[in-house]
Parts: sequence; C-alpha cells; structure tokens
Amino acid sequence: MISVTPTSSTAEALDLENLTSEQTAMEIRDLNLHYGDVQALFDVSMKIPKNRVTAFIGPSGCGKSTLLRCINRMNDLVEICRTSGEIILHDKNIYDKDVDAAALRRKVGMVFQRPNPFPKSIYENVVYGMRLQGVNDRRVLDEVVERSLKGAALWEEVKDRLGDTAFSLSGGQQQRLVIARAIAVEPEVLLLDEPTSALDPISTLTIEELITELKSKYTVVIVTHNMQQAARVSDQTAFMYMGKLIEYADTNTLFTTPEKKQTEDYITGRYG
Ligand SMILES: Nc1ncnc2c1ncn2[C@@H]1O[C@H](COP(=O)(O)OP(=O)(O)OP(=O)(O)O)[C@@H](O)[C@H]1O
Repeated sequence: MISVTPTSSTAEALDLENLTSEQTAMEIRDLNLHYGDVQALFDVSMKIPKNRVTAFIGPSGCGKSTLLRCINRMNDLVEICRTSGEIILHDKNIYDKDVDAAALRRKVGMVFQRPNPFPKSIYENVVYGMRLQGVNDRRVLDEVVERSLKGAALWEEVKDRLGDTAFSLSGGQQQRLVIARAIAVEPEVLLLDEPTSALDPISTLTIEELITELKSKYTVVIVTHNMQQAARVSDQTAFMYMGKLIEYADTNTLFTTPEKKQTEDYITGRYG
C-alpha cells in the first residue's frame, strides 16, 4: 500500500452511496460512452459530493479523462463520440437536448494538463469569460480580476503587471492564471485534468495547496496519474480500470484498505 498521511485538508468520510441531494454536486447514472465502435466507459454511476475534492485514478487508457470530459460535455466536440446515461446537475440531465453546452461549461469549468492562457494580457485572460457575457464595466472587471487572482493564489505575484502578456509567466503561474480564468465566471464545479503533469515540483505543490483551498467554494474533480497526489489532495477517490469504475471510496480507505483486488494491485504498483 502507498503510505497515506491524512492531512487537515482531508474531510471526514461520507457515505458515498447514500449522499443526500444537499451533499451532492452532480450524479453520474449508468454512463456508457463509445468512440466509434470502441466502448470507453461502461455503466459508470457515482455521486460527486459538493465542496470536496474527488480524484479519478487508474492506469493509462482506463477512461479517466473521458469520464471527466463527460461532466461538462467536452466530448460533444469529438464527432465519433456517443454517450448514453445521465449526468444530473440541479435535478436536470446535462445531456438533455435543451441544455446549452456553453452555459453548462460556465457552471462546470475545466483546466487542462498544459497551461493554455490566451495570447492576451494577464488581465484580459481573467476577464475573458466575463467579456463573452457582455460585461465591460471596468470597475466590475477590476473586482473580478482581483477576486479571481486571489482565489487562484496568484494576485501577489502579478498585481503590478496585469497588462503584461500571460506568456511572460512561468508554467506554474500560467496554470494558476488558467484556474483564475475558470473561477472568474463563478462556476460550481471545477474539473482538473492532470493539472500539474507539466509542472515542476514546487509549482505542483503550490497548485496542490490551491486545490485544497478551492474546495471551500467549489466542487473539485481531478484526474491524476500520480497516486501520491490523489492521496494528498482528494477526499474521495474513484479507481477506474478498462472503462469501468472499480471502486469509489473515501481516499484514506481506498489507499489503506481497498475492497477490490484490482484496486489493491494498482495501488501497490502491480500494474499501471
Ligand atoms: N478522441 C478519441 N477518439 C477515439 N478514442 C479515444 C479518444 N479519446 C480517448 N480515446 C480512447 O478511449 C480510451 C480511454 O482514454 P482516456 O484518455 O479517457 O484514458 P485515460 O485514463 O485518461 O488515459 P491517460 O491516463 O493515458 O490520459 C482509450 O482507449 C483511448 O484510446
């Protein structure tokens, strides 16, 4: 087993199968997904608790990113992709025909593996989503910039250079800028797809600390290759294997006393 030290950031275990609707941010029900003829997700069902960090782990190709991308319908952009099942947000299936995917993605924001700031100033990166919504009042935007950069633990480092290009920032700062851009539109859920895999250890630590702070305001779902990272930042962990959700439990339990042999084999490094 890997050694997991429960941290003060790790919340008390929840009964994940019997969460109340107040405790649930989103619920995935019987989700199946095909890329063309190839099935990549099989009957995935789980509840994602509010204001906590949920990690998806599992070997390469097991479907972690695919599942994450279903949660804000990013897979809509993949032509050969077909899904069935439901993902419920506020009593509504996000795959219903009348759901506007762009509006959904404002509520369920996403941060990718490689920092992807736009070729604009730091300031304009943060207010990008607000401007798309037609907000141009300088006072409002200034407030959003300060709040979001503080929320992404970047304000102190950039407050005197907001007009500089985003590309003048380090990789770790760029990733925090992208997080600031995501939280500027006040999402409810933040999806992080291996957010530190392109970063050095110090920047990784800063982002991990930030993730722990973010959960007071947002529900966070993170895909990570790194089991230690899942153990450090998440409250509950879902282990996936070959498109199936094998085990979903609070993080300490999953890493110390897994129920399933496949989970145990993975966390002890027998494959993956
Ligand atoms: N756009 C796509 N078109 C076709 N097949 C895809 C596409 N994206 C993913 N797949 C396939 O779906 C399966 C799951 O991939 P996915 O990227 O979700 O896994 P993962 O667990 O996130 O892997 P990794 O840890 O390597 O990123 C794989 O077999 C992959 O080849």
